[in-house]
Amino acid sequence: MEEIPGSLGSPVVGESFSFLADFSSPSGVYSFMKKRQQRYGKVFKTSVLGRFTIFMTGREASKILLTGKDGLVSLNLFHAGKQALGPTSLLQTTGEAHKRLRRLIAEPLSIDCLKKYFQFINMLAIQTLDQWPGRTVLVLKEASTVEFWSLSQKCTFPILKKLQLQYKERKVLGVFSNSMFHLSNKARDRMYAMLDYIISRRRNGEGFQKDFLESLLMKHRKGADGAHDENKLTDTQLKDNILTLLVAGHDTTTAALTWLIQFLGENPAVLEQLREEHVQIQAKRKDGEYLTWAEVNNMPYTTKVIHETLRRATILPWFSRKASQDFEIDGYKIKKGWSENLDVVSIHHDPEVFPNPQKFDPSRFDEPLKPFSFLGFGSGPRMCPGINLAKLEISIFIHYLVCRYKPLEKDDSVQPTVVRMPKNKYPIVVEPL
Ligand code: HEM
Repeated sequence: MEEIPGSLGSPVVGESFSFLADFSSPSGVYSFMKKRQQRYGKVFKTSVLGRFTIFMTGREASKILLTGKDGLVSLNLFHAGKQALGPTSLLQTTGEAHKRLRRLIAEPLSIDCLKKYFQFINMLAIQTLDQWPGRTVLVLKEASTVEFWSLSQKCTFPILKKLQLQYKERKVLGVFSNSMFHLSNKARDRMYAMLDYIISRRRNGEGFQKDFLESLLMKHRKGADGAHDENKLTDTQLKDNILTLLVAGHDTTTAALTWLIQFLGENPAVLEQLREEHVQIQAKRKDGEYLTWAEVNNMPYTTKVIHETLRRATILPWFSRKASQDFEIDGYKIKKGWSENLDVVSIHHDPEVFPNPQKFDPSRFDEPLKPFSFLGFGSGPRMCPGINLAKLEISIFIHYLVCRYKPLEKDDSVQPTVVRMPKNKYPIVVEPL
């Protein structure tokens, strides 16, 4: 069997410098991948950020890595990520334990439950936009706040402001260095103490709200005898996974909303078509009425714009896995324990599937695509469980925004973080209707 092609770069740093330089460029890791794919093919080895790793791309590799059939691979978190997220986080479990956890936390994210929170998110979008007219707002900053409130309100934190400040310290996500790792642990301890307080208040009947936390607590309420029940989460599992949902859902939705607004600014024809869809919805409403659940579920062009945003921005540029056993891919042998990354940017920019891939064109999603060619929310057993919530939040927000905003400036610089974000936070002006 052939040896995997590629270069491990210089000792210690490997190819980290070129990787990081490309990562923070407007085209992101695409140029790093493209150069190597041209030289070595779809599977190549490298050493970045202190790790020997195999990068692979294409629909075949996606299928193998994302379906992870017969326990072939597991999720590959950075060491600090593992410590910060807690041992029973969905992101730390594999196989049957992972399946069980997903089943137990799926309900509050299901369509039926989202229907109950819908009005809350609706009001949040209206209130936020009402404060914007006439002033320049930084989309990334505002989207982050909206997303945080909307996610965390579902957990109903009475001391939200404080929690938001802590979250904003970004210590929970400290994934790159050891010093960050210690901060992450501290931030996690503080958040857990707060969660303990909130959960115990709720169980004592204080601060009741019909929300995400309530659904979770009701579902996982202990029986009168307090005996262990296989179908219920323990308190530790509950806390680990509330934190996991906050971490996994916050920056991703914020980034998606910000990129979407930036792409609209750069593509006036798309903005016009999108406006048309929303103006028509708005025109059917009487004064004082708000967006309805039926309307938000019938926005076909908006859905295509969201998908095209996730394709073009590919905010999670690669998905990381670890081989749980030896296996073969494209004629190369992958050994147990190796880290392998699926290069999603190249999949999303494959000119055979997406002609003129740099163009922002929502009509690409007019027809269904072949499996594994669009991975905005992933695929397989680890596909994003927050997909419906994320789409709902973005669609509601876009509905109120799209009729009254004006793009300000074009700037394609990016912030080199795990989740790709526009660096200048994308300033816009919102005009009164
Ligand atoms: C536009 C916003 C979002 C995008 C683009 C996104 C994207 C993704 C992707 C691509 C994955 C799969 C990663 C992989 O296979 O390695 C994923 C997993 C995940 N997402 Fe999302 N996500 C978004 C919003 C959310 C929200 C709102 C939540 C929670 C409320 C959430 C919770 C999670 C969790 C917990 C996982 C891990 C699932 C598992 O390992 O079983 N995401 N997301």
